Amino acid sequence: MESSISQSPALKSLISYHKPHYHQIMKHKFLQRSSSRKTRTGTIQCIYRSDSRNFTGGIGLNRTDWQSSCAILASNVVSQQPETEKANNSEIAAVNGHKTLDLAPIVDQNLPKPLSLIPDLSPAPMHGNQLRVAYQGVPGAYSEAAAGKAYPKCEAIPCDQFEVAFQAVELWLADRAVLPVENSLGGSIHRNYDLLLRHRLHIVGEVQLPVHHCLLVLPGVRKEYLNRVISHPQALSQCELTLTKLGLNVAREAVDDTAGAAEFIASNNLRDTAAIASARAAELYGLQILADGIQDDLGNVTRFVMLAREPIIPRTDRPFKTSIVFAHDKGTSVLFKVLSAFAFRNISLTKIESRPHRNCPIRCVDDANVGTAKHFEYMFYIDFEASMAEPRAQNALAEVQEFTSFLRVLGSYPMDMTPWSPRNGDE
Ligand SMILES: O=C(O)C(=O)C[C@]1(C(=O)O)C=C[C@@H](O)C=C1
Repeated sequence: MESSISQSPALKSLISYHKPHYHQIMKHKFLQRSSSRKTRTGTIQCIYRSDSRNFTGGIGLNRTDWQSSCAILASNVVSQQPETEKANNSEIAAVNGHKTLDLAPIVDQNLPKPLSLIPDLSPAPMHGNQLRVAYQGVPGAYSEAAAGKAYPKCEAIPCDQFEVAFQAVELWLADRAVLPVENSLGGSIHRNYDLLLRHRLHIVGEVQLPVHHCLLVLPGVRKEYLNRVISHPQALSQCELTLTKLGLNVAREAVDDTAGAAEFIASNNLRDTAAIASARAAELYGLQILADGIQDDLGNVTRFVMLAREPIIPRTDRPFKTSIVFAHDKGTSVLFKVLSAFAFRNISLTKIESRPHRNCPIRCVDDANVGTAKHFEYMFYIDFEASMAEPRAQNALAEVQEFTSFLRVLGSYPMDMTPWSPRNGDE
């Protein structure tokens, strides 16, 4: 198959993502599973092939491209996504809850298997009207809970990597993807920022999920037996202090997702290993909760974005947020000018993130005194609190466009206004 995925092996990127943080990379067994789902053939897949070629070739969208992306936002978009703030899907929302344990460490063979990199393009089965939502991880992952919060009653489709979730939507295997972008303790999930740029999906919503971690072991296992703790890198970093306080100065190992760590312990009968995962994962994989609420801060919350093939129509009757990404090629004052375009219009920024500019990593600047100076180049991601339907947002972006060499609107979407408290996730 010809796609950006085949050009950048996802396993490689997964390993380089984990490497700096943890002692050892576990090539988790579900990385090797082949997909049980197939993709649909047809025009759409061709469209996305040519898009992905553009994007792997370079992210330098020009002014015309940006104008057309704004035009899309402002006019003839196709779909309106369901509301983000519906009540939680009761079953999935139980991810942070505490249920009676079935202590038999047996992995249910009926749980959906995660999609892997998609091997062929034969037709997908029909799914009726149910929205199919791709997430990274296996059942019991927080991302599955976020999918359920964003789209109650959806069919949640597990994918073994973030990139596969993007691909699932692009290839019409799924209607939406729900992916984490930042956490209040662990910070930004950079991989997804990079993928947003390399794929052509649109942000159509956001959802914030309180994350309540548990330490899970096989039934009967005591703290003294443990010589390693495994989990998603974000979850390990969110619990670092607490693990130390519990006296667990044992090896930490990174795996693809929290629930996958629980499944791994159960299916390999590991009595020396604990997983950091949700209470729902304990229930699904027959593990016991050794310690509860082990995140370093009660207010541990992860923000997820919902992605779709088409943008939604921006509105002004409710609070909207807009996400953009830009690059510039001259002068260090550009960032200042961009920020002032928002400040002068009283538009609040909720997030600013910079990532290395892969296609243009270094800029040389002639300096008569000291020769040629080299600077790293960055892409900047900004979230601001305004809808693209508002003239002040359109004017701000028109001004930003003047200073930048590349600008893309990633999406203009309703803000998650769900009242939040640290205990929300326990209900
Ligand atoms: O591993 C999971 O359960 C996930 O859904 C991933 C993830 C993340 O990427 O941050 C989501 C929420 C938590 O912050 C920990 C892990």
